[in-house]
Amino acid sequence: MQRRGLLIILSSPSGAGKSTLAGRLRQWDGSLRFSVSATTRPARAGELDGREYFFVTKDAFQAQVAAGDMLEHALVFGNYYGSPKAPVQTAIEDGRDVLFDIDWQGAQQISNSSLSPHVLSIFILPPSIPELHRRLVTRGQDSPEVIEKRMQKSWDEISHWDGYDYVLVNDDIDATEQALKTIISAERLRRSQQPQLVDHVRSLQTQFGELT
Ligand SMILES: Nc1ncnc2c1ncn2[C@@H]1O[C@H](COP(=O)(O)OP(=O)(O)OP(=O)(O)O)[C@@H](O)[C@H]1O
Ligand SMILES: Nc1nc2c(ncn2[C@@H]2O[C@H](COP(=O)(O)O)[C@@H](O)[C@H]2O)c(=O)[nH]1
Repeated sequence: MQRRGLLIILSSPSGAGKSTLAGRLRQWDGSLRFSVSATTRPARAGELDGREYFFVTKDAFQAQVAAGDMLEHALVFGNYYGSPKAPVQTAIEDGRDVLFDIDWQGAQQISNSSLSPHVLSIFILPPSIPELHRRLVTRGQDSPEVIEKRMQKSWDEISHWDGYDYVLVNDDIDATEQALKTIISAERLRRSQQPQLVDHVRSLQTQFGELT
């Protein structure tokens, strides 16, 4: 039986390294589908519509939510973000794994939905708060005001760390990448074995009954 796709959710405070790690995972496994979110935030330099995000107006975003086209959505740092439903459903049915880079609100909505059996959620912690700030500044993508807002909200995000299946501290990026690959590989194996294991244990039970 073909394994149904996994929904691999990465969350962290802004700047801890989710997008960098998601990029590395996509290089590692080309079959991994990335859930391209819709957002009302303006595009940063170098971001392409349909690649990093679908950049939409607030009206267009709200229309998509009203039509039931979003798997989850949330207001994050004053902008709306949401994961379009259709590509995720197609991927699951095709047995493909989907990678999400979303905040705790979105992770919670998907984990509380009918898709929860497919969820593999991973929270990425920064090594320290000064290092988180340093990373946001070094990224060079956001104004000091935006960085300040994201730092102010960082504890709000971190405080949800224990609702996740796995938690990693992203100190050394190569070590974190390796840990993510190990987790994903193990979870794929565990979930692909599940149906056969149930049959196997039933068969052992029958054999045991015949013995006694
Ligand atoms: N382990 C690490 N050590 C040092 N720098 C890192 C590490 N991981 C990521 N970075 C750097 O930190 C910055 C922020 O990383 P990234 O953009 O991946 O964060 P993010 O969690 O996706 O943030 P956001 O939620 O705002 O999208 C980038 O410049 C990235 O290169
Ligand atoms: N709930 C959702 N959160 C999302 C989604 N897409 C991104 N995000 C989170 O927003 C912040 C900021 O992202 P940035 O690209 O502006 O730096 C970050 O924590 C993302 O994980 C989404 O579809 N739903």
